[in-house]
Amino acid sequence: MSTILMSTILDVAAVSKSYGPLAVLKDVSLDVHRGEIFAIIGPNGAGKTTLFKVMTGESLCDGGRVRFDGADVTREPSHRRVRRGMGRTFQVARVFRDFTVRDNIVVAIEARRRNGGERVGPALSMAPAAEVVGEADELIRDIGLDHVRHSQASLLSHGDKKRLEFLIALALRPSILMLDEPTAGMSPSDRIGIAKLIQRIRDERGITVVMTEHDMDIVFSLASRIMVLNYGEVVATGSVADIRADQAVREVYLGKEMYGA
Ligand SMILES: Nc1ncnc2c1ncn2[C@@H]1O[C@H](COP(=O)(O)OP(=O)(O)OP(=O)(O)O)[C@@H](O)[C@H]1O
Repeated sequence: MSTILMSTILDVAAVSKSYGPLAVLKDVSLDVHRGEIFAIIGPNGAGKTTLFKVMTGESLCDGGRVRFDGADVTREPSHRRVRRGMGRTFQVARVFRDFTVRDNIVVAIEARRRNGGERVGPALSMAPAAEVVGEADELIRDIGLDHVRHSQASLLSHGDKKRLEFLIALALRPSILMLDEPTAGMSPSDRIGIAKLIQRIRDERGITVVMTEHDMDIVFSLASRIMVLNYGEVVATGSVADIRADQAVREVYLGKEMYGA
């Protein structure tokens, strides 16, 4: 019997996962509300990336269940979840390196339209439809990549590559965006730029965001709610204020730089 509330878009129930003898996720449950920015934090090795992969379908869990947008997707591979509206970026940006920014977006839009059953022309190597190019250029402008529209992806700065990856994900028109350490390896100014972009994506497009992140300034400034993992277990879930005040969370981060101490 489902107890999912109207507002829940992603629901993880009692998930467990082991690598050999190592139990990496133990009875992990969470529910993500539509339109929120939900952050998953925890020390190195806590299981954040593993949980992330279980949610996106890159890994399957040993026990428990994952529901997305009302459907049980526990055993579904990631490409099926993408079709259901689960967009994602990767810690290491995945783009077509030899393509221009615009061509990367065109390919993504065409893929979405093909998956949606639309007729979009015979092949990617043929000239794309004007409306596809128009949509690509609008997205590029909106995300602030106009200055590199015709640049080859491999030549972009790290921050712009990340923006391009966001664009590719957005071209698929997701209802949720899964971001695993979106600011990893970035300069402080690029981090702020990406944080602003995430905020805009949520505010202006209404896209739900789930993210793992080590930068606590970013987490505390963006998250609607935060879940703390430690040794594969949920320590606490709550608002920024709840998490900052939580004694068990403080103990997890004792001696570490969660509070900028
Ligand atoms: N494919 C794998 N095979 C074996 N062990 C793994 C595998 N992937 C992860 N682990 C182990 O599972 C544990 C959790 O790893 P995970 O990457 O999920 O943690 P994390 O919280 O994302 O860490 P970090 O913050 O360092 O990225 C770690 O002990 C890790 O060594």
